[in-house]
Amino acid sequence: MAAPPVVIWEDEVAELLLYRELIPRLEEALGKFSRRDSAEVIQPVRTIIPLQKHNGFLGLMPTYMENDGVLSTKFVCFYKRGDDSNLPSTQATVVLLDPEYGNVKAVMNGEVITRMRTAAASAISAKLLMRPEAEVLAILGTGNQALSHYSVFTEIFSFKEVRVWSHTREGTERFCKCVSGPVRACVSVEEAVRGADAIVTVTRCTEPVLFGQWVKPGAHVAAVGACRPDWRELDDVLMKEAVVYVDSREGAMAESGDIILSGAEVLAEIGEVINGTKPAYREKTTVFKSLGMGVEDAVSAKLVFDQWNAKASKR
Ligand SMILES: NC(=O)c1ccc[n+]([C@@H]2O[C@H](COP(=O)([O-])OP(=O)(O)OC[C@H]3O[C@@H](n4cnc5c(N)ncnc54)[C@H](O)[C@@H]3O)[C@@H](O)[C@H]2O)c1
Ligand SMILES: O=C(O)[C@@H]1CCCCN1
Repeated sequence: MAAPPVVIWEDEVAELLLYRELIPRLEEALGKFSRRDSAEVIQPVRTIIPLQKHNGFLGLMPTYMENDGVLSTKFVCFYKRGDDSNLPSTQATVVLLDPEYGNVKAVMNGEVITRMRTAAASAISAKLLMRPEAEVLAILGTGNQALSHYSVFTEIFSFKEVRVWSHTREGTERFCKCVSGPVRACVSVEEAVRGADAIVTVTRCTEPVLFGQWVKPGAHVAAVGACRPDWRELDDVLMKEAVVYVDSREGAMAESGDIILSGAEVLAEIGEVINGTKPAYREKTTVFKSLGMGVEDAVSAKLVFDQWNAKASKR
């Protein structure tokens, strides 16, 4: 009989998951996803169930990576919160299964995984698409994703200046107190993004907050919020002027308001750039529209589980 599942909760996931191990595994997984070889990855566009009464959605994100022996699904609830709500925008759990027997091997907190794998995917897009001489990073939004993006972007790049903006002054002040490195609080989006080489949008906005007229030509934008077909973070000018990259074409055409409503053309998946089958236009203005993929959660959960087992065998 199979052993009962292990439960790995927030603090332990945070201790076991490190960007330096996660990033190369994510790069490999994004490349495999974009090859569309079902022996490597089966990952349908997530199923979404509206939670109308609570102004939210449940996303089911199953993934099977046959050659890696990874079978998982993430359950993620996300909400359209009011501007002043302190409730979290997302809550997630990842279940890891044994693909041969079908039993559950582990149930994990999915919050840390979601924060870290999303920030790591944005960092991978910046590694590929941002100009190497980039000096200024701007972060729009000051929530959980803003913090994880600050951590990984300052860990792997050497920005001379990091700017942050939130729609409330309290949010910006809280963020500035939370981070351990340099950061400049900005009072407007324009002040934060003018002249920035890299811009991360991690807001709960459902209307455009970043306008193309403020974006420096050649800048790289990692657009992470606005994950419904009628939600926006970026305006039409930026979407049409930029070269647009996505994590999944199918996901983007089903879920991204910025792409669907602007009519912008998608040049490539980030995995295609990793595979060398599509170009990286570093010198042009680029947008990486991230929606989040089950394959990112699957490799993260495998990494956490392997580390958990290695630690358990030493006890
Ligand atoms: N692409 C992905 O893979 C992925 C993964 C997780 C979360 N997300 C999305 O990223 C966004 C941020 O997630 P989070 O977990 O950091 O949320 P959060 O609730 O922790 O933070 C959201 C932030 O948005 C900002 N904000 C809220 N209302 C705003 C408004 N009206 N105008 C401007 N800014 C506003 C605030 O700074 C707030 O701190 C959400 O939209 C979430 O759905 C995307
Ligand atoms: O891939 C994810 O985990 C997120 C959750 C919130 C909405 C968008 N996608």
